[in-house]
Amino acid sequence: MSEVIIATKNQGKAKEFTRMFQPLGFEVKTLLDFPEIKDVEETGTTFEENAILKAETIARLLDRMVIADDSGLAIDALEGRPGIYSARYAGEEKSDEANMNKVLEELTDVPDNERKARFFCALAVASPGKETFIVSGTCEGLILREKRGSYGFGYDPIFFAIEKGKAMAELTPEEKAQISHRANALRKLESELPSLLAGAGKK
Ligand SMILES: O=P(O)(O)OP(=O)(O)OP(=O)(O)OC[C@H]1O[C@@H](n2cnc3c(O)ncnc32)[C@H](O)[C@@H]1O
Ligand SMILES: [Mg+2]
Repeated sequence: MSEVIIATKNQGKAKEFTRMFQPLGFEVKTLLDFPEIKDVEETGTTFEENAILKAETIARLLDRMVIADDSGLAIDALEGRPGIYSARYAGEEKSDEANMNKVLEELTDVPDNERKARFFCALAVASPGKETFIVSGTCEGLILREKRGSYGFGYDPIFFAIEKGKAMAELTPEEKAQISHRANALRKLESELPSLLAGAGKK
């Protein structure tokens, strides 16, 4: 089976990519398999810039094709926050619980019809000596008033996925993969994968 490297240290993303790439015939490795590699500093001002930064840095380091995901939650009533700061919204320790609590608190007085939000995912594919390829996907929702469900990761328990009529964390991995920002981005990449992967294997 061909191997694809995803430049992430996020366990939740790693699991989703593993499931999504399996049917395409790829085995996924992530930076969790390379503990010696340090976090890439996310200094970009957009999801796309940060995805490119992560993919290109790790592709150069490993000298092979790498895919990176930069993603997050944009809430209308908070003018798009937490946005690119989603992972660290409540502090550097990157706590999902603390991040969700901060959002719920900030939205306490926001009425039901003003709680629109969307997940965004930028995927960058970088290979040494080749032009980086970038796609993105979104998923529309509403911010709930309390946490629901136990699947997924990050903000999933407070995100009501409109397409499914359930909290994202109430969806099984298969159901989330039908509608998520990450799956929507990956679908745009699928047709390009064979050519991007040509000659991208381990040297
Ligand atoms: O940079 P890497 O190593 O990939 O891991 P990270 O967790 O720091 O990843 P990001 O910088 O892309 O930040 C993404 C954050 O956005 C949130 N997020 C992204 N996708 C999500 C999803 O599918 N469900 C819930 N929350 C999500 C969650 O808080 C993530 O930590
Ligand atoms: Mg990050």
